[in-house]
Amino acid sequence: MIHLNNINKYIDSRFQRIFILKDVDLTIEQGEFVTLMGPSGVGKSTLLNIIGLLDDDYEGEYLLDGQSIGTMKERQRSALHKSEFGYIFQAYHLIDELTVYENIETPLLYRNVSSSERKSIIAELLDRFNMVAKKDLFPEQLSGGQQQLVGIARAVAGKPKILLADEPTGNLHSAQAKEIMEVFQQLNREGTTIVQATHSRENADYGHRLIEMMDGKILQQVSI
Ligand SMILES: Nc1ncnc2c1ncn2[C@@H]1O[C@H](COP(=O)(O)OP(=O)(O)OP(=O)(O)O)[C@@H](O)[C@H]1O
Repeated sequence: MIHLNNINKYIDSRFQRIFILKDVDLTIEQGEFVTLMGPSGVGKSTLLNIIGLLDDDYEGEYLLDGQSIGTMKERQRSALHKSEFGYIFQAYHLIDELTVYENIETPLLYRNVSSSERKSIIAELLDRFNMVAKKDLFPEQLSGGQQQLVGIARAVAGKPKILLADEPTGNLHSAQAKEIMEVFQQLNREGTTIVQATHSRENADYGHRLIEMMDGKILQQVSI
């Protein structure tokens, strides 16, 4: 479903070219649950942004379900981003003017989910994440961990085809992290392809394949 061929991303400074991603080849099949690992700064977020169609400033070929992303018009890419992907960001990117409830509702509105179905999906997520009492609060009234939970609820609410998660449990305590990984596992069993970047080996163990990165390159891949 995701084919990256010889992806390079670099920044030219006055005296040298600095590679953020170097000769990256990666195939992710539909229904896989894969984990990107590696020290800070090796390019995990950059790779997730490229896969999620949030960054088109790179060289190489990206085929998504056989369609070449590079030759697509911006509008088509943006529509694909909205229809195919759920994205959990390291910084939560919640909408400040919307309540917890409304933030979680946004992807469901894009997907034309009926009002009664929206209510039931959101109620289930709020309950699962212990956030029922917070549903009418705004992001600034929440702790970092709670904001992260809302970001996760929003990303999974629309049952995206592909879920991209950048350090999804970074701000959560271990019981919450386990809960989130179990939500991921359940979504994956229902067919969602998942790509997560994490420093946590425990989180990686929920997936099928571990992709180790170093200095913008894929060092090795192992099945779990
Ligand atoms: N737009 C940019 N301009 C300059 N440097 C950039 C840009 N985007 C990313 N980088 C650099 O590319 C490298 C890879 O960054 P990236 O955020 O992908 O790393 P990461 O592996 O996700 O790290 P972390 O685990 O800390 O999130 C870093 O050294 C970063 O400073």
